[in-house]
Amino acid sequence: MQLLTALLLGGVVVVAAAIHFIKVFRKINDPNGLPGPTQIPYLGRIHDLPIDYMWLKFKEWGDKYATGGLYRTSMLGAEFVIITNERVAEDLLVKRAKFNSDRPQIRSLFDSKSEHGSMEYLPLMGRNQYWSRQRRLTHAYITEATNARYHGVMYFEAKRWIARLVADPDNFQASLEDMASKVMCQLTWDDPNLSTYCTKSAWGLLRQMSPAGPITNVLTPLWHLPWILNPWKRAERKRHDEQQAWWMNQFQRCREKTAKGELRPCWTRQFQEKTSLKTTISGDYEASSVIGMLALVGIFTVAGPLSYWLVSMVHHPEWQAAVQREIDEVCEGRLPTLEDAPRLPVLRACIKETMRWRPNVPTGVAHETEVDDVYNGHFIPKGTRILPLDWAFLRNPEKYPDPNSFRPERWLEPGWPTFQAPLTQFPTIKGMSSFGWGQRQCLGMNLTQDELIVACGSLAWAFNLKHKVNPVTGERYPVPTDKSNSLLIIKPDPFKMAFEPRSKERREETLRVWQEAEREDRAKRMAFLANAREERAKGVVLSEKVPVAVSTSVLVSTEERTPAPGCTGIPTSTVCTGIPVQVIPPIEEGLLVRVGSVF
Ligand code: HEM
Repeated sequence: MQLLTALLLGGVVVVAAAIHFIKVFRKINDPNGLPGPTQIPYLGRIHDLPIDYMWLKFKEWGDKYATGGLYRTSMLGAEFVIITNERVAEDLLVKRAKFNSDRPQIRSLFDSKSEHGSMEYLPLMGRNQYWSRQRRLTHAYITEATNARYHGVMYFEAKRWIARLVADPDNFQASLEDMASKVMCQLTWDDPNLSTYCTKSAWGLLRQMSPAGPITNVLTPLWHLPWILNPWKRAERKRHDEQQAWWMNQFQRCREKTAKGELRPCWTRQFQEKTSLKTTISGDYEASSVIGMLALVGIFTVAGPLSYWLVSMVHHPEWQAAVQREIDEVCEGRLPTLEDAPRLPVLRACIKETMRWRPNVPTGVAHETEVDDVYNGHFIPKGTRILPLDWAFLRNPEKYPDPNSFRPERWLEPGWPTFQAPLTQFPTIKGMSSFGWGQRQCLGMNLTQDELIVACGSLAWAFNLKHKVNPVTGERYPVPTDKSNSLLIIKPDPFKMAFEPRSKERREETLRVWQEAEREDRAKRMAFLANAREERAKGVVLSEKVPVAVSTSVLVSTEERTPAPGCTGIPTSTVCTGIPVQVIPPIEEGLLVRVGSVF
């Protein structure tokens, strides 16, 4: 009898579960809803969405299911709309930007959206007050970075890089990233020597925020395991605290130097001397974060197209020769500068085609919807992640005939759908779909364009980029065109290639221009310091120009109450850099500790 009851009960449970499953299945696969691959209740398509080269699967689904330029899928309850057509991206992310410009939470970062006031990662923030004031500040600073005063930094670092390539060509991947990093470290803190740590820190953050990073970004429930059983949270705690402490440390070092008049123009000095007097930025912690984040974001982004430039030039010697011819004619033997850019359309076309052929943010960056919406008769619920699939946009055969081939002529010759005149202005990478959409569009387009023109132009001036030959077998090492990491922002996997100086004279000239630039830079720095000392000796009180810290806030974990950077204890009686701390009650992922008087 008891067995019969148990069997009956079991049967009822199984039938109820099956009915529920079928109901959910029908609901989420409603034939009147957005098209897309069949969804499994609660799992979505987690089982067959590969972590590696995810954009290829998204494109494959797009080719099969998308109607009207979009389709939907889901993963463990997170709803996605994937856009495969630029017109739809324009409709949803530009015209409806007012409510489609939020960001999804990145599970493996603490408070990535800054909903709890951590104020750390501008590109990942929700559409909130911190984002809007930091975006304003970043926009103003980067615009400044495109002024002539900052171009010198790019020329200087490009000269250093090509000289390093002469001396140590095999280490080109490291020196390439170091070049991009040195540019950002100079613009940010006037200190190229910070580049190694900054690069490491940039990749650490990029990995942490990518689906192909910690498993907790995909199997999100794992993130909520208790602290003691949770290696992912503990590792992130360490990475985060180190990064924040480092940013703050640079910020404070700059304050000391500025006070003595020993810091040359850079973003931190600009903030401390001028912006801090009139800004809504809450204090040192937020300022050090927005400035530090800016330095980081300019490294892995620029490194991608620069690495793919090497790949495209090795595989297309005819275009490499065309770029060299153009530079030789226009620059008459000297290194190209940004003033030459209007007369270097072939260089610009090859840069743009490299970014189209091998986009370095192939999935695009997700926006999140803030309201329920209906688009072309399809319901898109609040909280949906909208992914503008750049890989699909850039492979649209109507706009880009022969989309899988590297064809720079599509930007140079009338008759191609993408041709635009005048060639003194076009092609330009500014406004490319790769830089995103609407209110969240990338702020670094000018800087990227300038840096790529200078760096790629310098490479073409100095070297023939070639396959490297194995000295034993005589065979060429392969330079793969389709092997990369699968982080949110990608770069090619390590490969071997040769940097052959274009002639013996050019090799010597490459070394000479760097030695000269280095000598000049040293002399300028020394003169600047000498002048600062003179000013101080005359009694000019520079430190009055640099306001002291007014407030600082630090996010600390509830699980691991380690002191925040510069603090002597957590939680209540803490003193950070000599200023009393106010501890705000626990929030989802941690405690927000604010220091100082501005609340
Ligand atoms: C090849 C180079 C680059 C590419 C492909 C790129 C791409 C992107 C993309 C796709 C977004 C998100 C757009 C969206 O959500 O719709 C973005 C945002 C952003 N980018 Fe870039 N970027 C590049 C270089 C840079 C550089 C050099 C900087 C600064 C030094 C920069 C600063 C930013 C910032 C601050 C944001 C956040 C904007 C916001 O969320 O409001 N980017 N970028």
